[in-house]
Amino acid sequence: MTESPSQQSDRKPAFLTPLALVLLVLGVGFFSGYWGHEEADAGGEILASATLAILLGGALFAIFYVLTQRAQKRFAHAQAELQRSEARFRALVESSSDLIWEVDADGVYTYVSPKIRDLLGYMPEEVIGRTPFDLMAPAEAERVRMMFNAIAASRQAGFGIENVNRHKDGRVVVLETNAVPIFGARGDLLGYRGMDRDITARKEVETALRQSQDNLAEAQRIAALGSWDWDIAKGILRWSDGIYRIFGLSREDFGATYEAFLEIVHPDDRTRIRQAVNETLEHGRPYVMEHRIIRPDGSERVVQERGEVSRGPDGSPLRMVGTVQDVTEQREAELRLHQAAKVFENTSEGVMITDAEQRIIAVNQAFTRITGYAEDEVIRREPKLLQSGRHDDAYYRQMWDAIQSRGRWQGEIWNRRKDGVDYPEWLNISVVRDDAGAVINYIGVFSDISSIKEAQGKLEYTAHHDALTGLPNRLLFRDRLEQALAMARRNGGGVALLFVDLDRFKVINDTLGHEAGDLLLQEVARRLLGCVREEDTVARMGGDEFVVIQKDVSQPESAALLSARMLAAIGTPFTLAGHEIVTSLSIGISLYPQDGRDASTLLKNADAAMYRAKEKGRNGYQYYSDEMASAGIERLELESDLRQALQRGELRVHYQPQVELASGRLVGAEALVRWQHGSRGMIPPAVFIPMAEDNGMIGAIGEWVLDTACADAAAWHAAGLPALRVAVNVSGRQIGGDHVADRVAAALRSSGLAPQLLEIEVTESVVMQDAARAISTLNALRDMGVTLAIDDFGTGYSSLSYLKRFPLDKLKIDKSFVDGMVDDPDDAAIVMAIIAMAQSLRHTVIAEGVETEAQVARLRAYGCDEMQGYFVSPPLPAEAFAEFLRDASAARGDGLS
Ligand SMILES: Nc1nc2c(ncn2[C@@H]2O[C@@H]3COP(=O)(O)O[C@H]4[C@@H](O)[C@H](n5cnc6c(=O)[nH]c(N)nc65)O[C@@H]4COP(=O)(O)O[C@H]3[C@H]2O)c(=O)[nH]1
Repeated sequence: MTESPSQQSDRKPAFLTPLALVLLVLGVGFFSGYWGHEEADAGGEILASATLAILLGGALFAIFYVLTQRAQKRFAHAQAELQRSEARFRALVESSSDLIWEVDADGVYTYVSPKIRDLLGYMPEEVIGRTPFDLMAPAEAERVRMMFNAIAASRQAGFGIENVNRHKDGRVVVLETNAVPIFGARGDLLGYRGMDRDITARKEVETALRQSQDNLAEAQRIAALGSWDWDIAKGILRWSDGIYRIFGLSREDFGATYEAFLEIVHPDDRTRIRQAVNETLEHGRPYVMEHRIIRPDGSERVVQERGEVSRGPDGSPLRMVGTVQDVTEQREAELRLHQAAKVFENTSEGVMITDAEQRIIAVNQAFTRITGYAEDEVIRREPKLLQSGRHDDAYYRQMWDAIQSRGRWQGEIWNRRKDGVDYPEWLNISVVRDDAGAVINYIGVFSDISSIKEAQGKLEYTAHHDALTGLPNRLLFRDRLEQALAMARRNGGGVALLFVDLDRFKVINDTLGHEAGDLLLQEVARRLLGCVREEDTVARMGGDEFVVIQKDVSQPESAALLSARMLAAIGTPFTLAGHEIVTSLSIGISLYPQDGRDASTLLKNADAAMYRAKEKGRNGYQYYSDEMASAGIERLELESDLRQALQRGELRVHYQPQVELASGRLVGAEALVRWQHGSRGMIPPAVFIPMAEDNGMIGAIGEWVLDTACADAAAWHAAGLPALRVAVNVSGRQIGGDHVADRVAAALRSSGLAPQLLEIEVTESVVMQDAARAISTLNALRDMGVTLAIDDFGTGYSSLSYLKRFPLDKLKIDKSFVDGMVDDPDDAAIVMAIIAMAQSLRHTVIAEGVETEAQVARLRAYGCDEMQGYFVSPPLPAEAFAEFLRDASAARGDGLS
């Protein structure tokens, strides 16, 4: 226990009081002794004086003592009072929740209350001698020190200085400091006194509040949300930053009022809003509505608005609060989603969506339509259930490789429907990944391509087959030939290529019509197919041309045998639309490897051989030989030249006199066309007429000959020469056409030639091809007054009964019989029979190709009417013939008509 200051002061009189009493007794003693011995001697006087002095001294001492005692008591009291006061203040300071401190001018703590322990974790003695700045981060210390300097400079107290300190345990402690500068008597700064208050918790709350406000604002911004508060009584409308942002307005330029707000609302939506707000004000029900706004920049947005009202005690509305949220993107996304959903449901393509584990999570109606599986039958299952088994593992591996590496795959795939039927589909698989690149979904979009495939198949077939006969066409033939050659090259075998042309097809086609022509080609195709082995190919190259690829030909004779089979098959008459048709083939054969090692050469050579077969009289086959190659080329050139011959004026008409056998009179002339080729000289009609029949030029050539002959005959007559009948050949193709009678009429008209002076010659076979049509054409000509002759008589298959039906005037005995009739009894018999038949039908009969006197004699003997041939004259150019006519007329001295 320590003593209090008052206790210490009370102890002093303990030794002073007895001393004062001793002095007092001594003083009284001396004084009384003096006074009892007045006449004492000097010594007594001295003693008296001494006693007095002692008494006085004692009195003084007593007085002093008393005074001292009093002063001491007062001091002790004051001291005790001071000590009590100090203790009180100390207790106050030390019990204060604030930290009280004192620092010198350099900021060094001279005093610090124990509160520092609570605030900063230090004991006062730990910081005495240090500065408060030592407990701060350097920058903070610098800042706070400057504030203290400012306080000193202002000589004013500083309040609310916030400073951040570091607690002994490392925590941050924010203090609020009030500080007073202390100055000395001379005004010099002695230090500062002040107090710190811990505001860490407050600051944290403030920071948290600010943070939450910021968060709210941020959340509003992110959510495109704003809030408003309408003080109805005061008419003040407060908008959050979010609303300004949504409305595209700035707080500075826009005073928020309800009316101003309505201005921003789309005009068409204003009434709705007014109604909603009024209803809420009236009935208190919160409202939620969507409306459009038009921002100052003209852009239109969709917002969702909510409002609630609060009322005063009397029930009157005081305040409305609400939110505005920009839902434009949301609505657009919803619209897009809606559209996507519509597309998803209504697209004709099947759609299948799986999760990352390839389990189906959604399919559309088209999926069900195509696969036959309902949605609930496939959900959570794997697309594998659609596999057809037509593709191997490698196929699916390649598919998944593509999906993983490129994110998509598309291709054709066979899947199986629920009913077990396989179908081809065009499938497009794509991957959907999240932002981190992880697979979320696989989307498969597919369409059933069965019908496309079918059409493709048909197209493929059509592209490779002849529509009429169903035989492989040129394209497929080419392919097959290449294959056959490749195999022959490998195996060392041979291949025969047979180029087959149907003789006189064009004539048949023109005379019987295209339908009959088509039937004929179909039947020919069927018969040709019947002649070959399975592994051989019969193809149609177009028109009446066929080719046969005969494989594994070890002997060239195999091709001849096949040709013979085909000739026999086609040689059997065809019955088409009630007509019996006889036709034949011309076959050209080329052999691999001897006649060519590639497809083109073999084909070209077979074609050349076929032409040779035709030249040799048709109905036969011909192997290729080297000479044919040049002939083939020549033929092609000639054909091309023929197309220009008419325009170039290279055609001529020569006339061959026809003489009455009995009288030797010149009765007519046959017009025979000639082609005076620019470089090749005279080309015989036997060469170019079949060519013209093939390429369709015969019509134009025939017309030209007809016109020229009529014109020449008319000109001779006009020139004063005797009138003379001119015979013009008309090709089968012309007769087949509809316009022969018209053409003849036109030629007569333009030349002015009398119809009786024109004779039309048609060959027997042509007439026989389509008798009905020939009859009607011939009748028409006959009606015009034109004479009709049948050429090459005896070479066809005419029967007398047939012949009777034709309106003919003349039969022309073919040169081949005339040639042989002198030596060959058969020919002579035929000539006689023809003459007899003509006479019985009352037709004139003329023999052609008469060269010798013996023939003339025979013909005259048999009763033949007329003749023509080198014996009389070869065909002559027009001028020469006119001369011949003039001479003949002069010799006879009479007319010939
Ligand atoms: N060896 C020999 N031959 C004789 C004799 N007398 C006449 N010839 C030839 O015999 C052919 C008779 O004509 P075709 O039988 O109507 O046979 C004609 C005819 O079918 C056809 N032709 C000629 N000109 C025309 C024409 O303008 N139009 C049509 N469609 N065919 C024509 O060409 C065929 C051949 O005509 P060409 O070469 O002019 O040959 C002519 C003629 O020059 C003879 O005594 N001995």
